[in-house]
Amino acid sequence: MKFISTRGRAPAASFSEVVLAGLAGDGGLYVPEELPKFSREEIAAMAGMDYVQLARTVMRPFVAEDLTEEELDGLVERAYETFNHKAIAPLVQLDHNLWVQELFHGPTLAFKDFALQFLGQLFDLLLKKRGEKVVVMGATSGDTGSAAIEGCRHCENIDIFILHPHQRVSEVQRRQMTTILSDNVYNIALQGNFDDCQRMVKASFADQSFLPDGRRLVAVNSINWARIMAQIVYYFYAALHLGAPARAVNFSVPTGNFGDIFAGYLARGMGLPVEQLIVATNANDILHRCLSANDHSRKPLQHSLSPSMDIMVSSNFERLLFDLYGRDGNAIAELMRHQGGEMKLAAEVVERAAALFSSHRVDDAGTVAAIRNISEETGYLADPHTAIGIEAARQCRRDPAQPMVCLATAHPVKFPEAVQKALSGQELPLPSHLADLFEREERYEVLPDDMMVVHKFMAESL
Ligand SMILES: Cc1ncc(COP(=O)(O)O)c(C=O)c1O
Ligand SMILES: N[C@@H](CCOP(=O)(O)O)C(=O)O
Repeated sequence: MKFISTRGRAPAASFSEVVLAGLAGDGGLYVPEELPKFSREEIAAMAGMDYVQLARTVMRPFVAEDLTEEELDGLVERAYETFNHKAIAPLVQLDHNLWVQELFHGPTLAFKDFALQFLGQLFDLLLKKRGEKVVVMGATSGDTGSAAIEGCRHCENIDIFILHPHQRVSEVQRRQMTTILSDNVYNIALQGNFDDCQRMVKASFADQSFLPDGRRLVAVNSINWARIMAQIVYYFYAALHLGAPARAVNFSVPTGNFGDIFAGYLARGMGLPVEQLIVATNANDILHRCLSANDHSRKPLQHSLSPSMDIMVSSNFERLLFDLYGRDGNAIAELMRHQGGEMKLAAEVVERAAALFSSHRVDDAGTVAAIRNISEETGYLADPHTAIGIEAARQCRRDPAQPMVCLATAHPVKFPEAVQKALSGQELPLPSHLADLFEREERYEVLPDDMMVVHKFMAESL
């Protein structure tokens, strides 16, 4: 299988090349030249599989030319053995045909573990085979950072630098990153917001001359194809448990960088019967405005009670647009020139998107109300991101006769501020492996939003 760039001007690349690159050379994102498809019978045959078996089956077509069956099996087993729920991605029923899929049972308590514990293993394997040492550089609004650090901290061939927006992640999120004192882990608190962090990471991929000889940058954000690939699996897992392929199953997804929901879109493309995907946003609602009113104007980023979704420039939306524009790389390259300003989509593209995607915005007051209402009505404690997804599902699900799965993207313990606002007095004990998190020593560097300064810090640290 070959992977091509959404901007059409970079050479096609193999799975391994794509994993160890970041952006394509033309600034685009890699996507498979052709998406593998499972027949209805093949999907029906997956019904009894546990999560690990399913992960091997769903991911194999993407990696078959680069990894042996044994290699993939080993990666998947090791990636998910650190999860603390036997089902890995369990479903909880809230109401008639309304479900939550808990994606926070990995070591860092957010859905990012699904892809990043796998990616850490994959990097280790590919880099050992090549005898290569790389520099991982990533941007985080709070959750990718700790999951990536956890996935890479033991990799001898990796130094990892994570940029988070200074004072804009929760204290638990920050400490999960900054208390890992391994020699190959570097945390940078950037004096800016998440978009600034992400912009700097992308720009660094374009000019890597600041790195010592022989080293290159590798991405852990969802611009890396392997991140998206690993996230497709839990859509299959949920849908198979709720009657697919005989029955359509729909999803509501708290959305920021559009990676998670894009994985759901791909699961559908691979044959899963999905009729509605709900994009749930906080007050940073550019995706909601774009999908509902073709308004993609940039507004100042707001710091919200769901900080992991405080994102305005949503990387993976480009991958969707590539499909919606008939996989015309030139059209996407032209469109992306306007991403920072007034990007207008063709009316028929917005219409085509609306056939599958709905969207809904929930501000901070709505988030607090949603956490409270969900708790009072169902007894379920949702983190602020998950609550936004559940509220969006309640507001815009199209067919109540079909199961709706709301992705629970993080554990509530990561966001005590929002939970306490909704349910004062609610106990939020940290799980045992993080019980002493607030006593652990922290190490991080506060740096200005200045690429030269960040590059100098990185070069001197290596
Ligand atoms: C807890 C949580 N929920 C939702 C999201 C949004 O996911 P995506 O960026 O894949 O749209 C993120 C971060 O990305 C997150 O950390
Ligand atoms: N919410 C994310 C933002 C980065 O998204 P990614 O999926 O592209 O890594 C985070 O928690 O860091």
